[in-house]
Amino acid sequence: MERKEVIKLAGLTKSYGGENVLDEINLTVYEGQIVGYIGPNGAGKSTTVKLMLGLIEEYYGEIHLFGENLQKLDHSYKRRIGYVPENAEIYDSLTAAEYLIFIAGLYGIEEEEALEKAGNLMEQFNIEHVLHARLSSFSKGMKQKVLIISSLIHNPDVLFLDEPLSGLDANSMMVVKEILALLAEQGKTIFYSSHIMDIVEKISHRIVLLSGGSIVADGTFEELKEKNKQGTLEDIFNDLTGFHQHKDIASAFVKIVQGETV
Ligand SMILES: Nc1ncnc2c1ncn2[C@@H]1O[C@H](COP(=O)(O)OP(=O)(O)OP(=O)(O)O)[C@@H](O)[C@H]1O
Repeated sequence: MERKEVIKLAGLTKSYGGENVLDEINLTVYEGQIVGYIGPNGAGKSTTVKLMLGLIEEYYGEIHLFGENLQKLDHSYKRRIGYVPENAEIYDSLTAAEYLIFIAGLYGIEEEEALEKAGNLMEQFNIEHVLHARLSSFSKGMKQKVLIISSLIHNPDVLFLDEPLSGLDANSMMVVKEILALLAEQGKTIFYSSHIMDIVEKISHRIVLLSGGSIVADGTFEELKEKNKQGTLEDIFNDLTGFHQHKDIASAFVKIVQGETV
């Protein structure tokens, strides 16, 4: 069976002030794939996602979503996309219900339907009692649950997740991981960016490692292990990004804390 291409990046290059943050990225993601998109701080992960979402403009190369060049797509493609940003602009003065109705409205869902769906989804996360409470009173994990709901309320075909489990307790993490696996089984495509290596290792069908604006590894966890002769994804990450100084850095840091010179 032919796999459907959902995301295709061809020679994607983005620069800021003459510096290439992304340098000729080529990547094709297929329907039903969970792609773990990892890399060191500043590697360009969020930039890639924001370019695909049309939140950043001006780039070289091509971005294709659902088989169409992003440049030629009208805004309706956004209805097929869900997004959990790393730093969410959650409107603290709104209640969860108001916020979710607002987001659902952007995707063309009527208020009544949005409220019912929001309440039902919040119930599954055990936060239905705060449906009408202001987001400013929510804990970090509760806000994160609202964000996850807001990314899925319109049943999108592609999900872009940036540290989606941030602040969630172990039980809630297990629920969300299971939700992602079920969505992928139904053919949804998930682009999952995170620094929590053991979770990326477990949930991803495919892992893409970005370093210095280029893809330095792309494959299943088993394939990456085979090629790099390393144990965990964290080991592979450290190896491929050329990072071996953690002990020296930690030791210098502690010495400075204790008033010593290094
Ligand atoms: N508006 C901007 N102007 C200049 N440089 C920028 C801008 N936005 C991002 N950058 C730079 O682009 C690089 C990539 O940033 P990006 O946020 O994509 O990294 P990331 O891989 O998501 O990092 P993290 O893991 O820390 O979230 C960084 O060096 C950052 O400083």
